[in-house]
Amino acid sequence: MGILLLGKDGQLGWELQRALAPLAPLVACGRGECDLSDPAALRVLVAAARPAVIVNAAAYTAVDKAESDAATAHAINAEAPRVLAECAAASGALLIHYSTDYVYDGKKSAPYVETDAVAPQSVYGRSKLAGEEGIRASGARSLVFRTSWVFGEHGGNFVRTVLRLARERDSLSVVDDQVGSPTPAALIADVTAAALLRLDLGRRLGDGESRLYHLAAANPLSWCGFARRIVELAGGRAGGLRFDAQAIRAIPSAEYPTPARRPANSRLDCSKLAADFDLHLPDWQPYLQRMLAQIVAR
Ligand SMILES: NC(=O)C1=CN([C@@H]2O[C@H](COP(=O)(O)OP(=O)(O)OC[C@H]3O[C@@H](n4cnc5c(N)ncnc54)[C@H](OP(=O)(O)O)[C@@H]3O)[C@@H](O)[C@H]2O)C=CC1
Ligand SMILES: Cc1cn([C@H]2C[C@H](O)[C@@H](COP(=O)(O)OP(=O)(O)O[C@H]3O[C@@H](C)C(=O)[C@@H](O)[C@H]3O)O2)c(=O)[nH]c1=O
Ligand SMILES: [Mg+2]
Repeated sequence: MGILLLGKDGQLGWELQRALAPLAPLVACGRGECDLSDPAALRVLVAAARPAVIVNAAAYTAVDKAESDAATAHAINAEAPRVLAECAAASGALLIHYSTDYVYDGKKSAPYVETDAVAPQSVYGRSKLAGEEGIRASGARSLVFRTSWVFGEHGGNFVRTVLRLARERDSLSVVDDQVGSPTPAALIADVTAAALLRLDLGRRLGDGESRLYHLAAANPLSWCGFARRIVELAGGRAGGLRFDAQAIRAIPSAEYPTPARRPANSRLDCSKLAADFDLHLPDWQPYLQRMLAQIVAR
Protein backbone atom coordinates (compact mmCIF):
# COMPACT_ATOMS: atom_id res chain seq x y z
CA MET A 1 0.00 0.00 0.00
CA GLY A 2 2.68 2.47 -1.04
CA ILE A 3 2.96 4.97 -3.84
CA LEU A 4 2.51 4.21 -7.55
CA LEU A 5 4.30 6.73 -9.81
CA LEU A 6 3.51 6.94 -13.52
CA GLY A 7 5.71 8.82 -15.99
CA LYS A 8 8.94 8.20 -14.06
CA ASP A 9 11.20 9.16 -16.97
CA GLY A 10 9.78 12.63 -17.67
CA GLN A 11 11.20 15.86 -16.24
CA LEU A 12 8.89 15.77 -13.24
CA GLY A 13 8.75 11.97 -12.90
CA TRP A 14 12.52 11.88 -12.59
CA GLU A 15 12.46 14.31 -9.63
CA LEU A 16 9.47 12.57 -8.07
CA GLN A 17 11.40 9.28 -7.99
CA ARG A 18 13.80 11.06 -5.63
CA ALA A 19 11.31 13.15 -3.62
CA LEU A 20 8.72 10.42 -3.01
CA ALA A 21 11.17 7.63 -2.16
CA PRO A 22 11.46 8.48 1.58
CA LEU A 23 7.67 8.67 2.11
CA ALA A 24 6.58 5.09 1.40
CA PRO A 25 7.50 2.08 -0.74
CA LEU A 26 7.50 3.36 -4.31
CA VAL A 27 6.63 1.56 -7.55
CA ALA A 28 7.80 3.76 -10.43
CA CYS A 29 6.63 3.05 -14.00
CA GLY A 30 7.65 4.45 -17.35
CA ARG A 31 6.42 3.81 -20.86
CA GLY A 32 8.09 0.39 -20.82
CA GLU A 33 6.07 -0.79 -17.83
CA CYS A 34 2.75 0.76 -18.82
CA ASP A 35 1.43 2.58 -21.88
CA LEU A 36 -1.08 5.22 -20.81
CA SER A 37 -2.98 4.89 -24.06
CA ASP A 38 -4.06 1.42 -22.89
CA PRO A 39 -6.82 1.79 -20.23
CA ALA A 40 -6.96 -1.95 -19.56
CA ALA A 41 -3.20 -2.02 -18.83
CA LEU A 42 -3.65 0.90 -16.43
CA ARG A 43 -6.38 -0.91 -14.53
CA VAL A 44 -4.28 -4.08 -14.27
CA LEU A 45 -1.28 -2.07 -13.04
CA VAL A 46 -3.25 -0.32 -10.29
CA ALA A 47 -4.99 -3.53 -9.24
CA ALA A 48 -1.61 -5.29 -8.93
CA ALA A 49 0.16 -2.46 -7.05
CA ARG A 50 -2.78 -1.65 -4.71
CA PRO A 51 -1.29 1.79 -3.96
CA ALA A 52 -2.47 4.16 -1.25
CA VAL A 53 -1.35 7.02 -3.50
CA ILE A 54 -1.19 7.23 -7.30
CA VAL A 55 1.01 10.03 -8.70
CA ASN A 56 0.58 10.68 -12.41
CA ALA A 57 3.49 12.58 -13.95
CA ALA A 58 2.96 11.16 -17.45
CA ALA A 59 1.51 13.45 -20.10
CA TYR A 60 1.50 14.39 -23.77
CA THR A 61 3.44 17.67 -23.58
CA ALA A 62 4.23 18.45 -27.25
CA VAL A 63 2.06 21.57 -27.45
CA ASP A 64 2.39 22.29 -31.18
CA LYS A 65 2.31 18.65 -32.25
CA ALA A 66 -0.94 18.18 -30.32
CA GLU A 67 -2.71 20.54 -32.73
CA SER A 68 -2.48 17.84 -35.42
CA ASP A 69 -2.61 14.85 -33.05
CA ALA A 70 -5.59 15.63 -30.83
CA ALA A 71 -6.62 11.99 -30.44
CA THR A 72 -3.32 10.99 -28.82
CA ALA A 73 -3.21 14.12 -26.66
CA HIS A 74 -6.74 13.37 -25.48
CA ALA A 75 -5.99 9.70 -24.79
CA ILE A 76 -2.96 10.51 -22.61
CA ASN A 77 -4.04 13.80 -21.00
CA ALA A 78 -7.78 13.23 -20.58
CA GLU A 79 -8.67 9.52 -20.83
CA ALA A 80 -5.76 8.06 -18.85
CA PRO A 81 -6.24 10.39 -15.83
CA ARG A 82 -9.97 9.61 -15.88
CA VAL A 83 -9.25 5.86 -15.76
CA LEU A 84 -6.68 6.35 -12.97
CA ALA A 85 -9.25 8.42 -11.04
CA GLU A 86 -11.87 5.69 -11.42
CA CYS A 87 -9.36 3.16 -10.06
CA ALA A 88 -8.55 5.51 -7.18
CA ALA A 89 -12.24 6.09 -6.41
CA ALA A 90 -12.90 2.35 -6.35
CA SER A 91 -9.94 1.52 -4.06
CA GLY A 92 -9.90 4.62 -1.87
CA ALA A 93 -6.46 5.69 -3.12
CA LEU A 94 -5.45 9.34 -3.39
CA LEU A 95 -4.67 10.54 -6.95
CA ILE A 96 -2.11 13.29 -7.50
CA HIS A 97 -2.07 14.85 -10.95
CA TYR A 98 -0.53 17.86 -12.74
CA SER A 99 -2.10 20.40 -15.05
CA THR A 100 -1.06 23.58 -16.79
CA ASP A 101 -1.31 27.35 -17.12
CA TYR A 102 -2.48 26.66 -20.70
CA VAL A 103 -6.02 25.96 -19.35
CA TYR A 104 -6.39 29.78 -19.16
CA ASP A 105 -6.80 32.13 -22.12
CA GLY A 106 -4.19 34.52 -20.71
CA LYS A 107 -6.32 37.63 -21.11
CA LYS A 108 -6.45 38.46 -17.39
CA SER A 109 -4.08 41.25 -16.35
CA ALA A 110 -3.39 39.97 -12.82
CA PRO A 111 -2.08 36.52 -11.81
CA TYR A 112 -4.70 33.78 -12.12
CA VAL A 113 -6.35 32.27 -9.05
CA GLU A 114 -7.81 28.75 -8.98
CA THR A 115 -11.41 30.02 -9.18
CA ASP A 116 -10.85 32.04 -12.38
CA ALA A 117 -12.66 30.93 -15.53
CA VAL A 118 -10.77 28.52 -17.77
CA ALA A 119 -10.69 28.88 -21.56
CA PRO A 120 -7.87 26.85 -23.13
CA GLN A 121 -6.59 28.14 -26.48
CA SER A 122 -4.91 24.94 -27.67
CA VAL A 123 -5.56 21.22 -28.12
CA TYR A 124 -3.01 20.54 -25.36
CA GLY A 125 -4.78 22.97 -23.00
CA ARG A 126 -8.20 21.46 -23.73
CA SER A 127 -6.90 17.91 -23.25
CA LYS A 128 -5.34 18.86 -19.88
CA LEU A 129 -8.55 20.57 -18.76
CA ALA A 130 -10.55 17.47 -19.73
CA GLY A 131 -8.15 15.44 -17.56
CA GLU A 132 -8.85 17.69 -14.57
CA GLU A 133 -12.60 17.43 -15.15
CA GLY A 134 -12.52 13.63 -15.39
CA ILE A 135 -10.68 13.46 -12.07
CA ARG A 136 -13.14 15.80 -10.34
CA ALA A 137 -16.12 13.86 -11.68
CA SER A 138 -14.73 10.49 -10.55
CA GLY A 139 -15.37 10.89 -6.84
CA ALA A 140 -11.74 10.03 -6.06
CA ARG A 141 -9.76 11.86 -3.43
CA SER A 142 -7.42 13.99 -5.50
CA LEU A 143 -4.87 16.78 -5.62
CA VAL A 144 -4.34 18.57 -8.93
CA PHE A 145 -1.44 21.00 -9.24
CA ARG A 146 -1.54 23.48 -12.12
CA THR A 147 2.03 24.46 -12.90
CA SER A 148 3.88 26.33 -15.67
CA TRP A 149 7.03 26.43 -17.82
CA VAL A 150 8.67 23.35 -16.24
CA PHE A 151 12.42 22.88 -16.52
CA GLY A 152 14.83 20.38 -15.02
CA GLU A 153 18.04 18.49 -15.60
CA HIS A 154 16.33 15.44 -16.99
CA GLY A 155 14.37 15.80 -20.22
CA GLY A 156 13.57 18.38 -22.84
CA ASN A 157 12.67 21.96 -21.92
CA PHE A 158 13.14 25.62 -22.88
CA VAL A 159 16.49 25.88 -21.08
CA ARG A 160 17.93 23.04 -23.15
CA THR A 161 16.46 24.49 -26.35
CA VAL A 162 17.99 27.93 -25.71
CA LEU A 163 21.40 26.49 -24.85
CA ARG A 164 21.37 24.39 -28.02
CA LEU A 165 20.34 27.34 -30.20
CA ALA A 166 23.00 29.53 -28.55
CA ARG A 167 25.62 27.03 -29.72
CA GLU A 168 24.19 26.59 -33.23
CA ARG A 169 23.09 30.08 -34.26
CA ASP A 170 24.48 33.60 -34.33
CA SER A 171 21.30 35.22 -33.02
CA LEU A 172 18.00 34.41 -31.35
CA SER A 173 14.57 36.10 -31.33
CA VAL A 174 12.19 35.23 -28.49
CA VAL A 175 8.63 36.32 -27.72
CA ASP A 176 8.39 39.05 -25.11
CA ASP A 177 4.59 39.27 -24.76
CA GLN A 178 3.97 35.92 -23.03
CA VAL A 179 4.66 36.11 -19.30
CA GLY A 180 4.85 33.30 -16.74
CA SER A 181 6.94 31.59 -14.09
CA PRO A 182 9.59 29.08 -15.04
CA THR A 183 9.10 26.26 -12.52
CA PRO A 184 11.79 23.73 -11.58
CA ALA A 185 10.68 20.09 -11.75
CA ALA A 186 12.56 19.55 -8.47
CA LEU A 187 10.43 22.20 -6.75
CA ILE A 188 7.19 20.61 -7.97
CA ALA A 189 8.39 17.21 -6.74
CA ASP A 190 9.45 18.56 -3.34
CA VAL A 191 6.17 20.45 -2.87
CA THR A 192 4.27 17.29 -3.82
CA ALA A 193 6.14 15.35 -1.14
CA ALA A 194 5.58 18.10 1.44
CA ALA A 195 1.85 18.22 0.67
CA LEU A 196 1.65 14.42 0.93
CA LEU A 197 3.32 14.51 4.34
CA ARG A 198 1.02 17.27 5.61
CA LEU A 199 -1.99 15.25 4.41
CA ASP A 200 -0.69 12.08 6.06
CA LEU A 201 -0.46 10.46 2.59
CA GLY A 202 -4.06 11.46 1.93
CA ARG A 203 -5.60 10.18 5.15
CA ARG A 204 -6.44 13.76 6.12
CA LEU A 205 -8.56 14.31 3.02
CA GLY A 206 -12.27 13.60 3.24
CA ASP A 207 -14.01 10.96 1.15
CA GLY A 208 -14.06 12.15 -2.45
CA GLU A 209 -12.34 15.44 -1.57
CA SER A 210 -10.81 17.01 -4.66
CA ARG A 211 -8.41 19.95 -4.39
CA LEU A 212 -6.91 22.18 -7.06
CA TYR A 213 -3.75 24.26 -6.48
CA HIS A 214 -1.52 26.55 -8.49
CA LEU A 215 2.14 25.56 -8.08
CA ALA A 216 4.74 27.81 -9.70
CA ALA A 217 8.02 29.40 -8.69
CA ALA A 218 8.28 33.08 -7.78
CA ASN A 219 9.56 35.79 -10.13
CA PRO A 220 7.59 35.60 -13.40
CA LEU A 221 8.96 37.11 -16.62
CA SER A 222 8.61 36.77 -20.39
CA TRP A 223 10.05 33.92 -22.45
CA CYS A 224 12.52 36.47 -23.81
CA GLY A 225 13.52 37.50 -20.29
CA PHE A 226 13.93 33.82 -19.42
CA ALA A 227 16.09 33.17 -22.50
CA ARG A 228 18.31 36.14 -21.64
CA ARG A 229 18.76 34.92 -18.06
CA ILE A 230 19.66 31.42 -19.30
CA VAL A 231 22.34 32.78 -21.64
CA GLU A 232 23.60 35.21 -19.00
CA LEU A 233 23.92 32.54 -16.29
CA ALA A 234 25.56 30.20 -18.81
CA GLY A 235 28.24 32.84 -19.35
CA GLY A 236 27.33 34.06 -22.83
CA ARG A 237 30.25 34.26 -25.28
CA ALA A 238 32.76 33.89 -22.46
CA GLY A 239 31.00 30.63 -21.61
CA GLY A 240 31.37 29.25 -25.13
CA LEU A 241 28.02 30.39 -26.55
CA ARG A 242 27.80 32.31 -29.83
CA PHE A 243 26.12 35.43 -28.40
CA ASP A 244 25.52 37.31 -25.16
CA ALA A 245 22.19 37.76 -23.38
CA GLN A 246 21.65 41.33 -24.60
CA ALA A 247 21.86 40.14 -28.21
CA ILE A 248 18.64 38.13 -27.84
CA ARG A 249 15.94 40.05 -29.72
CA ALA A 250 12.54 40.62 -28.04
CA ILE A 251 9.71 40.00 -30.50
CA PRO A 252 5.89 39.94 -30.34
CA SER A 253 4.14 36.55 -30.66
CA ALA A 254 2.92 37.63 -34.11
CA GLU A 255 6.53 37.37 -35.30
CA TYR A 256 6.88 33.79 -34.05
CA PRO A 257 3.94 31.90 -35.59
CA THR A 258 3.25 28.47 -34.06
CA PRO A 259 0.48 25.89 -34.63
CA ALA A 260 -0.79 26.29 -31.03
CA ARG A 261 -1.90 29.58 -29.44
CA ARG A 262 -0.32 30.31 -26.09
CA PRO A 263 -1.63 32.56 -23.28
CA ALA A 264 -0.13 36.05 -22.95
CA ASN A 265 -0.51 35.92 -19.18
CA SER A 266 0.47 32.61 -17.58
CA ARG A 267 1.11 34.00 -14.11
CA LEU A 268 -0.33 31.76 -11.36
CA ASP A 269 -1.19 33.08 -7.90
CA CYS A 270 0.04 30.34 -5.53
CA SER A 271 -1.14 31.81 -2.23
CA LYS A 272 -3.72 29.06 -1.66
CA LEU A 273 -1.01 26.37 -1.85
CA ALA A 274 1.32 28.38 0.42
CA ALA A 275 -1.43 28.96 3.01
CA ASP A 276 -2.95 25.45 3.07
CA PHE A 277 0.39 23.67 3.35
CA ASP A 278 2.39 26.36 5.15
CA LEU A 279 4.89 26.47 2.29
CA HIS A 280 7.01 29.09 0.55
CA LEU A 281 7.32 29.27 -3.24
CA PRO A 282 10.94 30.27 -4.02
CA ASP A 283 12.53 32.01 -6.99
CA TRP A 284 13.37 29.69 -9.94
CA GLN A 285 16.80 31.24 -10.54
CA PRO A 286 18.89 29.29 -8.00
CA TYR A 287 17.45 26.09 -9.52
CA LEU A 288 18.53 27.27 -12.98
CA GLN A 289 22.02 27.96 -11.62
CA ARG A 290 22.17 24.43 -10.20
CA MET A 291 21.02 22.97 -13.51
CA LEU A 292 23.67 24.89 -15.45
CA ALA A 293 26.36 23.84 -12.95
CA GLN A 294 25.35 20.19 -13.42
CA ILE A 295 25.51 20.51 -17.20
CA VAL A 296 28.99 22.09 -17.03
CA ALA A 297 30.20 19.43 -14.58
CA ARG A 298 29.27 16.66 -17.00
N1 LIG B 1 6.67 20.68 -19.42
C1 LIG B 1 6.05 21.80 -19.04
O1 LIG B 1 6.50 22.91 -19.33
C2 LIG B 1 4.82 21.73 -18.21
C3 LIG B 1 4.26 20.53 -17.82
N2 LIG B 1 3.08 20.49 -17.11
C4 LIG B 1 2.51 19.23 -16.70
O2 LIG B 1 3.39 18.66 -15.74
C5 LIG B 1 3.40 17.23 -15.85
C6 LIG B 1 4.82 16.72 -16.04
O3 LIG B 1 5.35 17.27 -17.23
P1 LIG B 1 6.86 17.00 -17.71
O4 LIG B 1 7.55 16.19 -16.71
O5 LIG B 1 7.43 18.30 -18.11
O6 LIG B 1 6.57 16.16 -19.03
P2 LIG B 1 7.60 15.30 -19.90
O7 LIG B 1 7.15 15.44 -21.31
O8 LIG B 1 9.01 15.62 -19.51
O9 LIG B 1 7.31 13.82 -19.39
C7 LIG B 1 6.11 13.17 -19.67
C8 LIG B 1 6.36 11.67 -19.56
O10 LIG B 1 5.13 11.01 -19.92
C9 LIG B 1 5.48 9.91 -20.74
N3 LIG B 1 4.41 9.49 -21.63
C10 LIG B 1 3.87 10.16 -22.66
N4 LIG B 1 2.97 9.40 -23.30
C11 LIG B 1 2.97 8.21 -22.66
C12 LIG B 1 2.28 6.99 -22.85
N5 LIG B 1 1.39 6.83 -23.85
N6 LIG B 1 2.50 5.96 -22.01
C13 LIG B 1 3.40 6.09 -21.02
N7 LIG B 1 4.10 7.21 -20.78
C14 LIG B 1 3.88 8.25 -21.60
C15 LIG B 1 6.65 10.42 -21.56
O11 LIG B 1 7.34 9.34 -22.12
P3 LIG B 1 8.12 9.52 -23.50
O12 LIG B 1 9.25 10.47 -23.20
O13 LIG B 1 8.53 8.15 -23.85
O14 LIG B 1 7.13 10.14 -24.46
C16 LIG B 1 7.46 11.16 -20.51
O15 LIG B 1 8.32 10.31 -19.81
C17 LIG B 1 2.43 16.92 -17.01
O16 LIG B 1 1.17 16.66 -16.49
C18 LIG B 1 2.40 18.21 -17.81
O17 LIG B 1 1.20 18.36 -18.55
C19 LIG B 1 2.44 21.65 -16.74
C20 LIG B 1 2.94 22.87 -17.08
C21 LIG B 1 4.19 23.01 -17.82
C1 LIG C 1 12.56 28.14 -29.39
C2 LIG C 1 11.87 29.47 -29.41
C3 LIG C 1 10.63 29.60 -28.78
N1 LIG C 1 10.00 30.79 -28.80
C4 LIG C 1 8.72 30.93 -28.09
C5 LIG C 1 7.61 29.96 -28.47
C6 LIG C 1 6.78 29.93 -27.20
O1 LIG C 1 5.88 31.01 -27.22
C7 LIG C 1 7.81 30.11 -26.10
C8 LIG C 1 8.22 28.85 -25.39
O2 LIG C 1 8.49 27.83 -26.31
P1 LIG C 1 8.25 26.31 -25.96
O3 LIG C 1 8.03 25.57 -27.22
O4 LIG C 1 9.29 25.84 -25.03
O5 LIG C 1 6.90 26.44 -25.15
P2 LIG C 1 5.82 25.37 -24.82
O6 LIG C 1 6.22 24.03 -25.28
O7 LIG C 1 4.52 25.92 -25.24
O8 LIG C 1 5.88 25.37 -23.22
C9 LIG C 1 4.72 24.93 -22.55
O9 LIG C 1 4.76 23.53 -22.41
C10 LIG C 1 3.59 22.99 -21.88
C11 LIG C 1 3.80 21.48 -21.73
C12 LIG C 1 3.06 23.69 -20.69
O10 LIG C 1 2.26 23.14 -19.95
C13 LIG C 1 3.36 25.16 -20.53
O11 LIG C 1 3.36 25.55 -19.16
C14 LIG C 1 4.64 25.59 -21.19
O12 LIG C 1 5.77 25.24 -20.45
O13 LIG C 1 8.95 30.70 -26.73
C15 LIG C 1 10.57 31.90 -29.44
O14 LIG C 1 9.96 33.00 -29.43
N2 LIG C 1 11.78 31.77 -30.05
C16 LIG C 1 12.45 30.60 -30.08
O15 LIG C 1 13.55 30.52 -30.69
MG1 LIG D 1 7.39 22.36 -25.54
